[in-house]
Amino acid sequence: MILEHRMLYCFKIFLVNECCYKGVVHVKIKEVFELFNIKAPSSLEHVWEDEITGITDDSRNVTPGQIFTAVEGYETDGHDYIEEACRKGAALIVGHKNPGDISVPFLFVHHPRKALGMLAAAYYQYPAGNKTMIGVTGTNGKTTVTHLLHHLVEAGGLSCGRLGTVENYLNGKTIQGFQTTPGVVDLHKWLYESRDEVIVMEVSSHGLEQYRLEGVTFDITIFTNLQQDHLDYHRSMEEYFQAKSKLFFMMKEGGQAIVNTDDSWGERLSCLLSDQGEPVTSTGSEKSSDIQIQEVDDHGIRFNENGQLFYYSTPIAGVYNSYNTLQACTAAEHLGVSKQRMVHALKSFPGIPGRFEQYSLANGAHVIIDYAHTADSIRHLLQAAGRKYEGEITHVFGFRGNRDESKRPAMLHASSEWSDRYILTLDDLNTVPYEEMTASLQKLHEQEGWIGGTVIPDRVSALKTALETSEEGDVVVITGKGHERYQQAYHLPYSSDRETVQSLCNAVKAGVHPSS
Ligand SMILES: CC(=O)N[C@H]1[C@@H](OP(=O)(O)OP(=O)(O)OC[C@H]2O[C@@H](n3ccc(=O)[nH]c3=O)[C@H](O)[C@@H]2O)O[C@H](CO)[C@@H](O)[C@@H]1O[C@H](C)C(=O)N[C@@H](C)C(=O)N[C@H](CCC(=O)O)C(=O)O
Ligand SMILES: Nc1ncnc2c1ncn2[C@@H]1O[C@H](COP(=O)(O)OP(=O)(O)OP(=O)(O)O)[C@@H](O)[C@H]1O
Repeated sequence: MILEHRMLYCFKIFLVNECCYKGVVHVKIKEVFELFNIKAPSSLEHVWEDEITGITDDSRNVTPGQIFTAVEGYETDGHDYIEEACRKGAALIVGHKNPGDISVPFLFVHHPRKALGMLAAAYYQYPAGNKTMIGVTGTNGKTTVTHLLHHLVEAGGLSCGRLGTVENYLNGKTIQGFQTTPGVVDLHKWLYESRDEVIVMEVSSHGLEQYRLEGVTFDITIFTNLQQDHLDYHRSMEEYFQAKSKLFFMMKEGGQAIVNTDDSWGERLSCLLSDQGEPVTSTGSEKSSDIQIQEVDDHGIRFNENGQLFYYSTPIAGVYNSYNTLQACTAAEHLGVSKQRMVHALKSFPGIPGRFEQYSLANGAHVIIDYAHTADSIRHLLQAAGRKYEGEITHVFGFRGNRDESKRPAMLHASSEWSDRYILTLDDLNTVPYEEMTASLQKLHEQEGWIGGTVIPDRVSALKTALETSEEGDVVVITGKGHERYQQAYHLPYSSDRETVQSLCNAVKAGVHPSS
């Protein structure tokens, strides 16, 4: 595996005329065949020298001169759209099923998704090779670590781009995306266009499974944790772990993995990497950890490194955010940012939309809006809220339609245990009918919930009830949507949890620092 990726990286076939770097990309049909070690057939000699104009796996976006790669998907089969791609002027079709009689050259490959990545990497001149690439994976913490790291790297004087769930940020500008890890063509295009020295990106298990990282190699990889999630996609935790592990075998020569070994899956990963001679820095409480955690709480983390004690104050509340801070700082230090500079920079961290986002209400109550959507993250969050505020906790949350249903009872148990009352409400329906989701909420509440809970399907009404019944010192914790906009309409026309809270209560945003 390692060999395969490293060979691909070293064995770059420079399809592109180097003098046109950052200009127009020139790739000839003949060179595309060479990329796959196939001699272009002489019957295609008349098009050998034709330059392709781009790459896509979506027939709806084909423009003349592009390569269309047919991907067999979960919903439909890209091979069914080959004719459409031909009609729209595709110069070459790539796929793994015989397309029959078509007017456009066809290149057979075994793995179209992988081929798409290889083509995109080559077309955009292997842009990851020119940058310091940092990949962050794990069930929770990817967004938090990438945002922290971005802030620290820039504080260290390097320009930094960031790709992930909340937004993509390149060349100092935001590019909206719809995925945590972008599609492989966008990824290589964005890296090619980026003038940032460092790129820090969230790497999802879906992205790894679907070759969205093909042709990218990393200088630093980070593992935060593995918790039950996405078992609608991965068939077991073992498969989920195997998918996440792939990232750690996509390293550049001299690359460094940073692994949280206080997570049992992280411990296993760290051993796996060590056994294979891969450079790994373990961060954990065990004496054997490279960075040994001595003490960790909502405010910061004390650790021993090479016999010396250090402390980072965490800029976002929650013990788990102290872990996130340590991992981000460890990575930034590998890039040459000093501990002293980081201690200072953490004080000016602006926070992350929808991650422990705090508001104060006029009646002296508080609100936390957060993206927690696993049982573990709900538990950690409610515990942190309980330590921070003395009053009662009302937890408002729901479940995404068409997503891992097996985690729902555990999420409800965590809520019942760590809040004083919960309100089950709607999250994104994702095509599940309203009545069906409402009935599942009710059923779950009756079977797994407790008397301190209730079901109010309309999310805005649920928030209104929670806010109106809060008293001085209480905290309303709203989870699931975080920074995201609502996908369906509720009885008042608000578009996000933040807007609902601000509009209903004229709430004032509180500082991001745990002590504030
Ligand atoms: C379930 C899943 O992961 N789906 C991904 C998958 O789509 P798919 O296989 O279902 O595609 P499909 O609709 O069957 O289409 C197959 C092929 O036919 C093509 N097509 C389709 C229709 C047409 O008219 N013409 C055409 O050419 C499509 O472009 C595609 O190439 O392959 C697509 C291309 O790579 C992805 O964009 C798509 O991600 C969907 C949209 C998605 O958002 N998935 C989520 C679950 C996801 O990836 N989430 C993770 C974060 C998870 C986390 O929270 O950690 C992420 O990285 O965002
Ligand atoms: N290290 C962590 N361990 C456990 N829970 C965490 C950790 N970091 C963050 N969380 C919780 O998970 C939520 C999501 O965090 P974050 O957005 O950083 O994770 P993510 O991996 O990017 O999630 P997603 O893949 O869903 O976008 C946070 O709002 C918080 O409640």
